[in-house]
Amino acid sequence: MAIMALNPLARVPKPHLHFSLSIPHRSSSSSSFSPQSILNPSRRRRAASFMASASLYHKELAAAKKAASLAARLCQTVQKAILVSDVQSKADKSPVTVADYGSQAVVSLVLKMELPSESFSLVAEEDSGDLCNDGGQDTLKRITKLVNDTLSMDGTYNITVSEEDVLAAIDSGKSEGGPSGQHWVLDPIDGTKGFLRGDQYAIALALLDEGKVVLGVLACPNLPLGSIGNPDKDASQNQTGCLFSAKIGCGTDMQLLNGSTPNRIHVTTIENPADASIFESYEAAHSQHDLSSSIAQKLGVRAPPVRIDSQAKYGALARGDGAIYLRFPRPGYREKIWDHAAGCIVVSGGVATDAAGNDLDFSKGRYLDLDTGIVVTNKKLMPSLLNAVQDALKEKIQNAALL
Ligand SMILES: Nc1ncnc2c1ncn2[C@@H]1O[C@H](COP(=O)(O)O)[C@@H](O)[C@H]1OP(=O)(O)O
Ligand SMILES: [Mg+2]
Ligand SMILES: [Mg+2]
Ligand SMILES: [Mg+2]
Repeated sequence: MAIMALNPLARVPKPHLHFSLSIPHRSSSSSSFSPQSILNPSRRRRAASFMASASLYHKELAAAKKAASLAARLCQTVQKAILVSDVQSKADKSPVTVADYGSQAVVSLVLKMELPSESFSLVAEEDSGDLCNDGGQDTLKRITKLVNDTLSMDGTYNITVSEEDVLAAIDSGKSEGGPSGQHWVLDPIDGTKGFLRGDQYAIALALLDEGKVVLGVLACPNLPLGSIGNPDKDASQNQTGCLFSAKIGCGTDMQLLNGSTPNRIHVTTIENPADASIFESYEAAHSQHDLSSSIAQKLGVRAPPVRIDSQAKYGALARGDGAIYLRFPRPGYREKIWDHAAGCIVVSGGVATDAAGNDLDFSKGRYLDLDTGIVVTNKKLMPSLLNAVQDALKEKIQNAALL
């Protein structure tokens, strides 16, 4: 049991409630003694709500951690020795690899096996279309082997999946999501370009309940345990592979992907924007870096921006490596829910909004409808950040009109 609690790949444990109340001394002669009977109504309500939130989504979070950790193993196997034939281009010209497909299949299969009694809806990035075309057969064989090797590595699943099973597992991610019921939201590899470069990427998995993100997990196989924004030279820099997990109202934990005790993490508490450091996309095509520079200048930020791929930025922000995440895609780009759902809940002590300060709305289906961009920071810095964002956007429009 002790090992199971430390290892995200262990069998999903039953909920444990660590619940203690100070109970006044009662004479042992009392025959009707019970803690509930001596609590006043408001303490009883608080106790009940504590117990409810501790157990709510407990088994779903454990299943999500296990699914994302196993998918991360598959991705690491592929990244170590990637073949030219492992990479393809999608219709929108973005890359997709056997690891994206394999990760999606593993997460879908593991969630179904770990939560057999729950109805299953998954909103995920990939589909099997290109694998079913001419020439897709060899790729599908390779993915199926990767999936079977990964499931058998775990040691708790006694199954072998067929190519058809893999196609079905990938295509179970076609749900439209929406405002009612529960939906899993998955980016099997967020930051595929980072993955191909050997840099940062994340397996990002979240659960929506009635349109709200209620839990999220980010597996970041290449993220160092120590701070990425301000690396010091301690041994934690040599350890890589972080698993972030968060449940609504319960804060965020981080542990090593290969198993360690989860530690509670917190966003930075800095209040002076000049002390902030800014995270943004590594890929210039994914976010307008000129806007970030202009915002940084208005805030008086001294440090140069830190460019990182994927939702690893949200994880790094959640533990205070940096203070601000700025994301301004080119006009016309539509943000997808799987690119932000897990990240937003993982950065639980902070706030994520669009450029106008509106909360992100995950209840509208596969896309996020939002104003211009996404900004994330702590609660103290958000008002000055939003002012700087509005000024920078206005200035950019005025400058464009002058040209
Ligand atoms: N043209 C684009 N503009 C903005 N984001 C994009 C674009 N193309 C892909 N993405 C997605 O942006 C995210 C990477 O963000 P970042 O640039 O912050 O690393 C990924 O989710 C990536 O998808 P994918 O999941 O396929 O890698
Ligand atoms: Mg992609
Ligand atoms: Mg993505
Ligand atoms: Mg992806």
